[in-house]
Amino acid sequence: MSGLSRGTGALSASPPVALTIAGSDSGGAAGIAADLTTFAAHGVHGACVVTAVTAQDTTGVRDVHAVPTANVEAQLAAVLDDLTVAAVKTGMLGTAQAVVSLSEAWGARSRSRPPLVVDPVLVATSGAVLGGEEVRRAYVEHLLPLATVVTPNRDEARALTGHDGRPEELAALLTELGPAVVVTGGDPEASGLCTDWLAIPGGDPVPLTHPAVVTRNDHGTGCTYSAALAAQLARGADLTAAARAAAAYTTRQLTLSQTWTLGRGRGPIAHTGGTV
Ligand SMILES: Nc1ncnc2c1ncn2[C@@H]1O[C@H](COP(=O)(O)OP(=O)(O)O)[C@@H](O)[C@H]1O
Ligand SMILES: Cc1ncc(COP(=O)(O)O)c(N)n1
Repeated sequence: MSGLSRGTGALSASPPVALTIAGSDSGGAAGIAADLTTFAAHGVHGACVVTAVTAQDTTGVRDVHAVPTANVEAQLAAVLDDLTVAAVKTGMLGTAQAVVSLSEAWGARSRSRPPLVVDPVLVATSGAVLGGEEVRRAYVEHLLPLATVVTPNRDEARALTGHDGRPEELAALLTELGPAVVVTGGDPEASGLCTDWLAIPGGDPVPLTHPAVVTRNDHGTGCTYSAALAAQLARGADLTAAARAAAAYTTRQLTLSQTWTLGRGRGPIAHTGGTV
């Protein structure tokens, strides 16, 4: 009997590993909770480095505790020393010091670096500021040049570029820092569609369009999208396929939670409901 269970385990292939470096959301909508459930739905083992602990629910953010940088560095070293990580995503980093320290650790890695997805979290769905001007500047100067792909929403793309252009223009501008870019389109258009703009350095921005889901349950949407993108890259997808699949996953999860009521504010995107 025990031989059967041992035998079954030994035969199954190990899953790819993705790492999230992000904050926790006590309400379970955004941050680490969104990332780990999304990785699991993609059959990817999730490791996590916690950068900040937020007291947060569907109505807002009450308190933020930044994890000391030395501890964040120790968490990162523990994961990278032991696990073979196939993709990394960053979410809320919270302080400029955390952004710089992570950039230095990443830049100093001599072994081959897996794809790095940077979701430059600056403002929560509730409007709370999760990264101020110093954090914004640290992203631009230190982390974005090291990223494989950066996934700002439209407000974040405006903040990072200092421009107020069309999303495709902002996406193209951000590629000048080095990474590929997806400017996400969470504000449904009058046509009933959402458009994400994918720009790969040296190429023209490409619109990735999908039907909009009408819902108030969208807390954690950007985290879910960037985690799905990292999971797809960990599974070996190319960037364009990964961006399309991540949007399809996010849209499905928005649809699943569409009629729910969880909490009194902007409810969570669904983190249940099956696998990819
Ligand atoms: N109401 C919606 N309907 C369909 N897709 C959406 C909706 N809101 C967001 N998305 C998709 O979710 C992903 C994350 O986008 P966005 O909401 O802009 O991120 P953020 O939460 O960082 O603002 C994108 O692929 C975007 O197109
Ligand atoms: C810990 C943490 N990380 C990220 C977000 C952004 O997510 P959203 O834009 O959906 O509020 C958040 N609210 N909290």
